[in-house]
Amino acid sequence: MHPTTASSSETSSFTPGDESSSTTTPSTSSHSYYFVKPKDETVPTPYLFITNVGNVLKSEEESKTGSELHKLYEDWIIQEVSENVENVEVETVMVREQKLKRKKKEKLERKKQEASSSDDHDGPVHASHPTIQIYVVFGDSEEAERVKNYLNSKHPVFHVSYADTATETKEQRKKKHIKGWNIECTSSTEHVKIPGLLVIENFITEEEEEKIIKQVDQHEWVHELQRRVQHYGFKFDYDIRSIDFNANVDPIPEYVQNIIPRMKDLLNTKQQEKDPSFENDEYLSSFDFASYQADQLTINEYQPGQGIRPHIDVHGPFNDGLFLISLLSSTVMYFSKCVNDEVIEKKYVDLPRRSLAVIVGEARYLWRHAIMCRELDRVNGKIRKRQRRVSLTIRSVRKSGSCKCKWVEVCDSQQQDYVAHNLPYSQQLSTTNLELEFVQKTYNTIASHWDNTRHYAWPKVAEFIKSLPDYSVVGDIGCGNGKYIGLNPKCIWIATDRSEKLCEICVQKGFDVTVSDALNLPYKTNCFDATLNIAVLHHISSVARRIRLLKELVRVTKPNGLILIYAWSFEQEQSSKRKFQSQDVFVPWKLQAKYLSHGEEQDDDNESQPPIEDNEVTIKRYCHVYKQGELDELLLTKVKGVDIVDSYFDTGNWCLLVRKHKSDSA
Ligand SMILES: O=C(O)CCC(=O)C(=O)O
Ligand SMILES: [Fe+2]
Repeated sequence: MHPTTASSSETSSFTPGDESSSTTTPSTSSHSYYFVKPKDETVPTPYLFITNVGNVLKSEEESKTGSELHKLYEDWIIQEVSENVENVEVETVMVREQKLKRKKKEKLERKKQEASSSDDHDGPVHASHPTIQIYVVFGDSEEAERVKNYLNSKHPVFHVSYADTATETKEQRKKKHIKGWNIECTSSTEHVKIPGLLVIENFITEEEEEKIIKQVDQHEWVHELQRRVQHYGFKFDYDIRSIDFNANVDPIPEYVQNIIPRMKDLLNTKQQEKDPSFENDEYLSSFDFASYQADQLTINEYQPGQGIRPHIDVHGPFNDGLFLISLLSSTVMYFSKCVNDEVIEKKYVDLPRRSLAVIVGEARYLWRHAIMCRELDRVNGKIRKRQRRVSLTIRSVRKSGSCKCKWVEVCDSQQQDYVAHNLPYSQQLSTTNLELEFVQKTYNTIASHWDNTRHYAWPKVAEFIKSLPDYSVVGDIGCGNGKYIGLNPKCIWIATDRSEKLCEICVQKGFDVTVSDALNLPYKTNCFDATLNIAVLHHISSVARRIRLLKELVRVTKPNGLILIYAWSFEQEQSSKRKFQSQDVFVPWKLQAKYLSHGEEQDDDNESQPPIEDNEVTIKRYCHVYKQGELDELLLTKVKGVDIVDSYFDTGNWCLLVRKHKSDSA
């Protein structure tokens, strides 16, 4: 701690010891200052501490409630600092009311009376709200010092001090708190060049804004995220970061449909007329605004302190061209360019109220954008308080093919291995290379050997199947070699597996099965009385895809129907030979050479699988093994419309028995 001293005569209406384990700087001149470290450590340092502020705002204070008073002080200090002290970054402001103990309060009252009998503003003056303290947090102590000096010169009746207990440098803190405390210097797009980005001010008139907001507020908000959203045209599913083509949402409302042609005309005209901001930008000058098909609208609402994390709008589901309209208040958008997930460039762009931000080409495909979760922004040197902001994001859904952009390293579409590239996006079966190579291909290779070793039905699964009422329709999703299908012949079985070789084996046993992807089941919604998903989920390689599989299982199950899920557990029984070192593992399968089909015996080009040794080949199977509670949490937090009936450990698996709600409206 480095307490600083300055001048101001002391009449303590605030006792420093009240607040914490604080140190009091001895009085070195006619004024003394308190050095206070807040008890709860919630105030990051260096910070400035002010008390006795009540005198200044007295006239405005009278009719205010507690929170209004806080706001009043907060606004006041921000204005004081930003208008009068150059080049300081206020990171945050905290206003606190100290609840004084009775004894101290009495002492305070006594002192107050004494002071009021002495002369007025020559000496120290008691605050009308002596229990109010303001903490202002700065990037470094030099800034805090300058603000302190200014406040002392202008308001000598305050008690002002600053504390610097920071152990990290400003830069280190900035890195760490990039989301939180910092306010970066921000300027408009004129000075901040990001290829393919343009902000057009006053695109929406005040009357239009008022009308739009009225309509927006009449519509239902979705509360899935911290901020509220509305989707039109197509619903965006934030869990799988893709469009949910099955969701029914309203079409783009008229109040936005009316804006779109005007937006396209304006941009097209500016481009044709060789407006300098278009001329000097390879992406803006070549984008085909006239043919842009806007068919998806997301409305976001941000209260002060809310934001959106750095992201690139997914390439697969959406075409080039994002258009953001800011309503009710302005905000600062953070843009970052990354290489291998490391930020190499970042820019802060002001999005003024009623402006249109055009994001095409590099700005759309390569740069991440975000709104930091904070309550203050700094724009062109001035601090601006956030207010409720409603934004309209206009997009165009990719109906066919995949993204062919040149930024392959950040392109979700080109990073995935689509089974069918030429199908519409909604029908593409995106199987990651990992699953394709080390699950699907692996099972095809080991199918016969697998079948010869997999006869034993796990007793609790068998018990569940046998308990089902006669003529129940059972969906066996990931049926493998069909070892459960025969267990209750009085049920009607509909079985499927991703491995065609395992399906062939089922067919040879007389079962009727189809090959399909469990994440994209070829079944109608609400068709099974009971759905089995045994030993499948541990082969799914990403959280998003696990959620998608769970959602698919729920979708195909009838309301009130049951779903039984088994997935391999990280925690294994003491007696088990198997001990997993991590949750994502390649589990070897020792395949006897006699089970290898022709052509697969030795493939020199296939570096992913080791060569044959003697009469055995080791084939890898990708698995994600689940920790206790992991599946439960995934289901409860990410999948709607189900209850967990039972959650247990059985034969090295975490198991869930789930019931779909009676009405599937959830
Ligand atoms: O609020 C905004 O302007 C941006 C919203 C956004 O980035 C998104 O919805 O993807
Ligand atoms: Fe976005």
